[in-house]
Amino acid sequence: MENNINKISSDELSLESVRESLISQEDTIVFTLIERAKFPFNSPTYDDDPSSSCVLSGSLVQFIVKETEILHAKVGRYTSPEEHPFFPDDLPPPLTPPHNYPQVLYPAAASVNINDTIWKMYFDKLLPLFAADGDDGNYGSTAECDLKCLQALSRRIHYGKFVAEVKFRDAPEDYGPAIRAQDRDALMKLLTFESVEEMVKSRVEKKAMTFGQEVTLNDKEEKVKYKVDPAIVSRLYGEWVMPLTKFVQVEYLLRRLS
Ligand SMILES: C=C(O[C@@H]1C=C(C(=O)O)C=C[C@H]1O)C(=O)O
Repeated sequence: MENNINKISSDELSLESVRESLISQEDTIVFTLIERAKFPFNSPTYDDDPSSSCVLSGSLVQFIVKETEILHAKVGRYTSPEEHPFFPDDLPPPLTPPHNYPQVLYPAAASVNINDTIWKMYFDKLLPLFAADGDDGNYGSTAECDLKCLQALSRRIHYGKFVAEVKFRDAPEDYGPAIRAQDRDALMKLLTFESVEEMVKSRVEKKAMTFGQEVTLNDKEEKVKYKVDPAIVSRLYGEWVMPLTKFVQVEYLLRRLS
């Protein structure tokens, strides 16, 4: 993957390189939302109590995510510091040879996984905002699209660990006292850049307009239509993606000196 942090050794880590990766991940998030929006809401995908004729113990989407994670664990996906499973319990060990990822993050980073929060945000808040009402029966494909959205959001939000590491290395004299005092508010203040956040919101809105524009050959078409409402993508970032990324940054920093 382009801009993959694993190409960057610990010494080359910079706020610029990490922000570049976040920008590239915006494309993935916008594309995965566009793919999910091709299906209506399809509520049976999320039914926790499927009919007795169904042998699944949870919803179809839980089943798809869990089983995919089992497969991906076997090929070592979760040994990467960028990847976090939604169902971490009882995952099998990798069958593939270990990959030597550069040790960029402080080891305590491994304990930060907020996928439960991301799961709830996606299904309770985001999905109802952009999936059209209706049921076309394509539940498996719908769940597959949800999986892709969840993975892209999780990767982006947990990238906060790399952002936090860079910010700490750039100014240990500022972060150190706040970490030692375990002062969340001070850390949040230090790591927040409101002007960057405004730029991110505008850029993702523009990406949703550019990538999700309905293309027609009719030049007289007056109103351009979008596959996912660009304002919803901007809201997704403003209300959830960036606050959760900052939450990950704070959680990481609180453990940075322990
Ligand atoms: C990620 C960063 O930290 C914070 C979070 C941001 C985000 O999630 O996009 C943007 C600006 C900062 O307030 C950053 O500084 O780039």
